[in-house]
Amino acid sequence: MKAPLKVSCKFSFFEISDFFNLNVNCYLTDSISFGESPVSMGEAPAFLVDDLQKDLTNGFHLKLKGHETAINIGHNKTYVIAGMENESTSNIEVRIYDKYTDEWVIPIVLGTKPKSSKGHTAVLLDEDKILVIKGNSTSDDCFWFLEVNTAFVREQKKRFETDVVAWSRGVIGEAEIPIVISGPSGVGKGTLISKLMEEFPSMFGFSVSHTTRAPRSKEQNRVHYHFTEHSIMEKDIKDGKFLEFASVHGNLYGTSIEAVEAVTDKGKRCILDIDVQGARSVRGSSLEAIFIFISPPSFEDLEKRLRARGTETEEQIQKRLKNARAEIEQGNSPGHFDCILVNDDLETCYKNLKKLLGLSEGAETPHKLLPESVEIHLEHRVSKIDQKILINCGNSEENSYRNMFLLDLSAIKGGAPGRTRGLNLLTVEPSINGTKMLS
Ligand SMILES: Nc1ncnc2c1ncn2[C@@H]1O[C@H](COP(=O)(O)OP(=O)(O)OP(=O)(O)O)[C@@H](O)[C@H]1O
Ligand SMILES: Nc1nc2c(ncn2[C@@H]2O[C@H](COP(=O)(O)O)[C@@H](O)[C@H]2O)c(=O)[nH]1
Repeated sequence: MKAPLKVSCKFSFFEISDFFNLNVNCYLTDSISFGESPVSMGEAPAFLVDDLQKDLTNGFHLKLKGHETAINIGHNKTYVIAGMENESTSNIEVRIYDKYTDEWVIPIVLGTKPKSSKGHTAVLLDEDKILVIKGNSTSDDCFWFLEVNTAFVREQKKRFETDVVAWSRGVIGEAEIPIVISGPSGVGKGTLISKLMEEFPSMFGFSVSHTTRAPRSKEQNRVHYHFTEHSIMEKDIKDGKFLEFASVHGNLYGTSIEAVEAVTDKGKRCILDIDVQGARSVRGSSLEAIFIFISPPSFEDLEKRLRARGTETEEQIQKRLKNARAEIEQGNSPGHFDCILVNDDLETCYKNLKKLLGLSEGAETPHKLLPESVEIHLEHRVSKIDQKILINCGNSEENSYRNMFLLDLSAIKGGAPGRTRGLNLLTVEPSINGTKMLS
């Protein structure tokens, strides 16, 4: 039996053709709003539902003190997105109502959940993700994507054999693709990366890996590595927090999704120093990157460097040298790396690395400024045309062109388990002759 939803339909069309010179009407997509004290978040949602939970026959009760939106996907599923009143401590929660089975499902939620705000709007995109716009928030925290049927989520549904959704934070602007630097232990990867970061401090950021190996005398936790325990790292891997991981020279090493995203969030290009197995995993992942293999001039030179560094015991050196043979073979075989650099003379190799990355001698190009933050009001209306979302934060008495933004999603990239990047937010402004401009 279906849940007795009390539904009153109320469609509203919002004329925006004069803003874009487009002869179309635009309306809020399949959005339902209900809850104890529904927050008016839009001019008019497509459906208004009177207290869905009150009439449920299956005993499902969610003590909600806040607001909800709901999105219908396909014929039978309604995704209910609930924000709680206590925004500082609670997260936005998700549950799914299946009309065929008349059951509520609490899905496995992957990714970092957004913190609750006092209200939000929700818009379905491409039938596989929901854009959630948090009210009372700034542009670094207001756009979230709830992925419900993307390739990543489909894969996770198979893995968990149940309903899965995944959150991905939307980030305005593009980031340059990360650089993966790989090569045998002792070849000079760390030395080259340090030189690059020293010369171009505002352009590059280092992805701080996790490892179960013990710190060396000068290594600092969270700077060189996140030093951790085997059991903790295994759990984090199971929870999907890692982009890649590998057992290297008898210890576990891995790149967390957060390590890469944290660098990119600062507007910097991320550099990963990982072994060949890790590089191959990243190549097979959704992360677009450039892959560089650093090769030693000879095996003898590699051994000399490893011994001269003096950080490993003889047993560890033997293990690393043994692994180096296989890594050099794989690194030099086609298909794994975009470029191979031989680190014979350090300065020559560094010069070649800079050339490869399009960096001119000594000239640090100022890194891209992060976009200015804009504020999305609690009361806002959203309208959708294709991949563009018009967000109107002004009230009807105000000059309606003020506080109006156009969110362009046509170039978005990435997504769960990482951030969704490439959002473009434009301010809609009136011009002198009355036509509207975007900036
Ligand atoms: N071109 C070079 N010629 C001679 N010595 C070098 C050269 N490049 C690096 N070295 C030295 O080799 C040693 C190993 O370098 P480094 O620690 O950067 O290697 P690595 O590839 O990062 O190793 P690991 O993978 O174990 O972290 C260091 O003592 C470094 O100073
Ligand atoms: N697959 C990964 N390999 C990693 C990662 N971080 C470092 N490494 C590689 O491990 C070896 C040994 O490093 P060391 O610091 O103990 O000398 C070296 O080849 C690194 O490139 C990682 O996150 N994933």
